[in-house]
Amino acid sequence: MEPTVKQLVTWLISITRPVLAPLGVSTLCRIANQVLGILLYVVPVYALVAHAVAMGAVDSDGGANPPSIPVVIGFMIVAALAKAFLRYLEHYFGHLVAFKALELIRVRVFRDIYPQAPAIVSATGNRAVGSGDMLTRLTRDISQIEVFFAHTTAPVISAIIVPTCVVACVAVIAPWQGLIAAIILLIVTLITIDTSAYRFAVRVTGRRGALAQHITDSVGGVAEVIGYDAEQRRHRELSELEIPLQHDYVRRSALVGARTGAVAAARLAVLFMLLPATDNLPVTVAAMFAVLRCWDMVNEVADLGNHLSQSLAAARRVWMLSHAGLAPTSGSAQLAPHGPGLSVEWCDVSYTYVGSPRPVVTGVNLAVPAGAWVTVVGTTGSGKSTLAKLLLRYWDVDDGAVLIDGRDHREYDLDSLRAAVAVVTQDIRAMNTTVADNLRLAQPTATDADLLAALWVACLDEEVRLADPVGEGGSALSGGQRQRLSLAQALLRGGRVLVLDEFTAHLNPALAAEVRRRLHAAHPDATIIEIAHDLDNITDSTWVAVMDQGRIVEQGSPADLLAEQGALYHLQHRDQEDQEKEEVSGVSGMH
Ligand SMILES: Nc1ncnc2c1ncn2[C@@H]1O[C@H](COP(=O)(O)OP(=O)(O)OP(=O)(O)O)[C@@H](O)[C@H]1O
Repeated sequence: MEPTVKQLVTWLISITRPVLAPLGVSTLCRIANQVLGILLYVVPVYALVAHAVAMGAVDSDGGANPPSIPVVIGFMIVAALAKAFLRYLEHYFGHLVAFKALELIRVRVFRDIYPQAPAIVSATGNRAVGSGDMLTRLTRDISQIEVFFAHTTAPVISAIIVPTCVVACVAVIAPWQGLIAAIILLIVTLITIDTSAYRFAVRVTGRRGALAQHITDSVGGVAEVIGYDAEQRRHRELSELEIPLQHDYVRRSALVGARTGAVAAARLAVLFMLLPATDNLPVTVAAMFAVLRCWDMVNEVADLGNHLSQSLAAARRVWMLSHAGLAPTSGSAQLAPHGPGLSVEWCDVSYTYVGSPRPVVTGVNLAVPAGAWVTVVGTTGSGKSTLAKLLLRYWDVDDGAVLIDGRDHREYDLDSLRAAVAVVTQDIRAMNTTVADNLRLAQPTATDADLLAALWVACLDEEVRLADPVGEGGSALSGGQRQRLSLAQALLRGGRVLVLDEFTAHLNPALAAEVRRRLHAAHPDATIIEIAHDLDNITDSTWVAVMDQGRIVEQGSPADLLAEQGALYHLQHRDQEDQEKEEVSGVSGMH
């Protein structure tokens, strides 16, 4: 969904309501500062010209009563000091507003996106936001919103109020000059209004997001890029993303240059028009200077317009993140995180990923009794992991329902649901800190003894120590160790239901069997839902479901299914044949 500019401004103001008062103070200080700035020009100019008239140096019908020079100098000293103080106050409050506004926006956006995780980084279609692009939105784009508060609101308001007041004053003293001044400012305003700036900023921020995404992918996949000798190709792709950005900027600079030239030309032309407007020279010259100062203000706002457009374009990207609408609504029923295993049941569940041409899960019925160990097997891409993600409400089912303890899981408070159901996924990414810190991510209050007990179940207690660093993404651990660290985390979480997605994929058969044995022994009551490719340990399960193309094609006890020689039997045979082939070709290095 695309927000309008009005929606964006309303959204930003609604988040930053607490800073509106200091923003008002900053704006008032700016207005007063600018009025003093104009008087600092106008008063001495008027005094000088009036003295020149009084001395007969120039001819004028009016203004022969010059103000005293010491009074003018005294006024300038006081006005300059007051102006400096007001400028200080304007900046003080402006920065206070900017940084407080940034804090408020960051907190709000993170509050909006946390519930949408992990769907938000794996969404498809027009809601897709890659992690690199997301990073740019959460850092660079949010920082750019600061411009809206710190450098836009006060200048724009003062650029409307101050010139209007000046024109009104000039019109009271000399109606002709007032009229001409109003026309001048109107012309300058019309020249400087630039409706294409926002569209330009939207395009450019989008292109920058794509660049950030490309760089993030290259850095994240650096091993693959180097391994497949793809550095040059990735560089070329980066240049291809950069070229349209350069063209955008060149075109934009040409437009801004032409506009600046037009404003300068208009300025000269209009000055000549203003000069003969009255026969009172001191008033004419003072009015010219006052209008010129206002002109600068309006012109300054044109530049701010560009910054404002960029700021709004950045706000648009952040808004879209906040409003992606991927957060499941939380229910109110509470699930205790600790206790005996819970029953789980997928009832007639169907699901299609946004943008997918067909359902990935269709009419799935699978009941897992409390405390059972059920294994879901099937060909790759048959929808096994999707079933687990639906259980955790990464996405909500399109049809049917998932029941936990006999109740639709959408009725449970989301946090309590995710505390009671722990998952060990295929893609494990450890934090770049110690083993202990990684484990405490799952259970902050766990004692060292709790951590060691969990490591024991995962057969990791003799391989790592709690204080060991795990490296970026867990790079200091082997694939199997990372997987077992994730298992230990899940166990610490409480996990009345444990979803183990390929959790022994990187382990040799003996180690995998030992992990299973300890898991059985340490958590005899937990409900375990295992997703597996490797069918060696299938007979450990109480129940097996076989999936194919999003459907459960067969389910029952492993012994019965193997005896029937149906889908499970054929999968197992194919698995054994594959293993034999691997052994013959000598590539079974992993096990
Ligand atoms: N975030 C996603 N967006 C779109 N399609 C997805 C997404 N995640 C998975 N899919 C698709 O859904 C289908 C089922 O994927 P899923 O991961 O559930 O299969 P799986 O049986 O667990 O596969 P494997 O055994 O290879 O892990 C696949 O075709 C996959 O491409």
